[in-house]
Amino acid sequence: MEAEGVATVTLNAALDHSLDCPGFRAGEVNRVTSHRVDPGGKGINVAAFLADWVRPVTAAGFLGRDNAQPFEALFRARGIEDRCRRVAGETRMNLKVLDAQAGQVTDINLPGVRIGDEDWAALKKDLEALARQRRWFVLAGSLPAGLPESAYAELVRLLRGAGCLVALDASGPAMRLGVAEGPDLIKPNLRELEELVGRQLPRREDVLEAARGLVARGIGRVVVSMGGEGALLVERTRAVFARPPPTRVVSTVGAGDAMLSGVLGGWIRGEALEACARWGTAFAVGTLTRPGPVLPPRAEVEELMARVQVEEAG
Ligand SMILES: Nc1ncnc2c1ncn2[C@@H]1O[C@H](COP(=O)(O)OP(=O)(O)O)[C@@H](O)[C@H]1O
Ligand SMILES: O=P(O)(O)OC[C@H]1O[C@](O)(COP(=O)(O)O)[C@@H](O)[C@@H]1O
Repeated sequence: MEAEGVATVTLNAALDHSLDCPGFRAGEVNRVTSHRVDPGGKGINVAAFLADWVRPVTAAGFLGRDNAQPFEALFRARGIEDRCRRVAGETRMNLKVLDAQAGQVTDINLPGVRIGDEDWAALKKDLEALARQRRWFVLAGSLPAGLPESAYAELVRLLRGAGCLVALDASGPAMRLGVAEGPDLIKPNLRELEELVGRQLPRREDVLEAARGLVARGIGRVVVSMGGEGALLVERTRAVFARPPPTRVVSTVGAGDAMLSGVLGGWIRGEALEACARWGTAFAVGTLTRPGPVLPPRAEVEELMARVQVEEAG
């Protein structure tokens, strides 16, 4: 059987608690007006975003055995194959403080359960088997305690060695070491790209040059997301900038994951860079208009896609 579809790998899943807190101020008593909980973590979000657009979609990685139910419900509802390894304890919660007045989200992300050597070795075995069934792998999010900084580098090597295509979205040393193994697609935001190349990138030309430098080092496509400004997509022979249409932002949680999902979905369908830029931006903007990491209906995503402005980036 030929490998097909996508598997996402979430090493540090999270239950995202989004707290509506108008006028939020650090160091003060703040009152929450409403609260919702969504199963999340970068790879989990990517699986959920892609589930209506690509088949089959598998979620792999770690989940705490004691509170796996919301993730299991999500997988059932979205037709996502559940290959997540259960580990002792609870998946972490992350707090997202939404201040609609200021149009700001404050993220407070917890470290997560500690992963032991046996679970880490077992996960790598799981992925070796899954690599025979899925064509694309998305490795995304922070590393939980207990895993080495080289965790993503090991997985990129393992999966590319098995003939799979790999997308990576992480930060810090885990991202730097993973990138050195030459993944096919990466999606740093501007801050993460600066961290990756070790210098500030104040102008668009600086961002373009840094992304081109990574492509020259063997990364297939580099997508740099730049918040409300848009995103730069760079491949060997082309670079485009995609500007989002005016948007009423409800929550930015998951916007980066949605960007990655849209670009990857386009790539899987064989679309060119410009179309991938439109899909990524439409997914990102679509989720901004919703309180949780969910996309609007397909017709709305397609309508948003037509309103994305894409220009050559030099
Ligand atoms: N305030 C905003 N207005 C319009 N689009 C936005 C806004 N914030 C994010 N986006 C869209 O979502 C994409 C990803 O957001 P970004 O904040 O860069 O990702 P991350 O969450 O990974 O830091 C952006 O490239 C852009 O298309
Ligand atoms: O693993 P990290 O880096 O702590 O990030 C996890 C958080 O990122 C998210 O996946 C959202 O990411 P984005 O807003 O960057 O798309 C949340 O669901 C989760 O709480």
